Amino acid sequence: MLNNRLKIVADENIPALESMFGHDVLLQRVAGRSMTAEHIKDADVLLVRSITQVNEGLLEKATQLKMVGTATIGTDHIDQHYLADRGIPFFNAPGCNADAVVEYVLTVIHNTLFEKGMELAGLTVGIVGVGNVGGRLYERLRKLGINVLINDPPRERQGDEGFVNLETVLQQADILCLHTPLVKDGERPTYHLLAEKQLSTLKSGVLLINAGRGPVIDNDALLTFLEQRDDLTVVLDVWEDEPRLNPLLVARTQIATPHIAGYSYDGKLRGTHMLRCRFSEVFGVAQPEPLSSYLPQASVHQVHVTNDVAIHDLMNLVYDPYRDDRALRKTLFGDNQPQQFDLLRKNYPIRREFSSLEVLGVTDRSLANCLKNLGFTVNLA
Ligand SMILES: NC(=O)C1=CN([C@@H]2O[C@H](COP(=O)(O)OP(=O)(O)OC[C@H]3O[C@@H](n4cnc5c(N)ncnc54)[C@H](O)[C@@H]3O)[C@@H](O)[C@H]2O)C=CC1
Ligand SMILES: O=C(O)C(=O)[C@H](O)COP(=O)(O)O
Repeated sequence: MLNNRLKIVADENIPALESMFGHDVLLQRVAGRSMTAEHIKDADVLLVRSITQVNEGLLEKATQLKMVGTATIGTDHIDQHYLADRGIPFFNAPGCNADAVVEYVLTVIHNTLFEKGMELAGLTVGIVGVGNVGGRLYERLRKLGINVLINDPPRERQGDEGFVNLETVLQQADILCLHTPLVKDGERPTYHLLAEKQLSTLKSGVLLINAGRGPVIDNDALLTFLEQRDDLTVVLDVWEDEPRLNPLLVARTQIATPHIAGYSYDGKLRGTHMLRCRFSEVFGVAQPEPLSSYLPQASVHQVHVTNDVAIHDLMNLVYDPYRDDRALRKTLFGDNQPQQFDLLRKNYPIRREFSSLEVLGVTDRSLANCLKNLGFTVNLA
């Protein structure tokens, strides 16, 4: 129980704050893109998502701020130096939605290959950025016996092994997945990591997936490249200049989604829960109930299949990327395209992770193992 009610100013799209923080705090919800210094001026805690730039301009009036949290993995919207200078503890939610992103990537890979009449076995997947997301993608693919090339210079410099250079990944990958943070300066910037020169070295027929941050690919260079080469298949969840999209680039993609790769309900609640745990540490109050007590059962939580089930069908039962793709394409040509982009994200339907689906009826052990390795809950018949 807190003696004085702490004031939390929070993005309107962070779910479950009411149930996880209870009535002992005063909660003010604000639209993330419209947050101003005036909103924050008497806040004790600020909780944001990726669309709020947290910097001196936003925080200059917030003299009693004691904690800043972002319910996201990415931190490129936060001026961490400024927070450190002011001694304000800052937390993100590392790994909160990593499984959601991995499952987005696996689902778009399986759907895309199915449409081309191809199989994943025998192809080489390249992963650039092997942290929470890239690392988990690597593990799931390795368990499936897929050849994976990984590139992560910061980890390599720390002494981790098994990495190759970026050039090798670009030249050899049949499927290329980008999972670096957006870093604009320093020794290893990722801004425009894939520009004209790098794109020109990609293998013919490659499937390129960006579910990291838009500016990691030079979007103008990508569009020019796609206008010249039609053998490339591109899946983009993130865009330069979000929420404003270039319809010409969208038109050249196989699957286009509005920065929702990480938007599983599980991942979003995990993000809130992580911040709630940090809040307990900062303010010395009791920890919350475990995450499982806030997560409802999935609306489709069991499915009976036979051994000839198509894996992409099972994936689509949990998450259908073409639903998001269709919704995004409908918004492209209105004056209010950026607002529509934000609305798709704000009103995103509840989507669960593979583990929420129990697959019954499989008798083939290798299929059962494959489904388990992909992340499904499997009960062998
Ligand atoms: N589309 C979406 O909905 C989501 C996007 N993201 C984005 O994905 C990024 C990655 O997420 P996590 O894996 O959780 O982050 P992480 O911080 O765990 O891992 C990032 C990895 O990238 C590596 N890296 C940094 N610079 C690099 C470079 N120049 N070349 C190659 N690797 C480099 C780091 O060493 C680290 O291992 C986030 O920073 C965020 O921007 C994250 C979640 C959801
Ligand atoms: O966690 C991250 O990093 C992400 O990219 C989030 O999924 C983005 O979601 P919003 O914070 O923009 O709602």
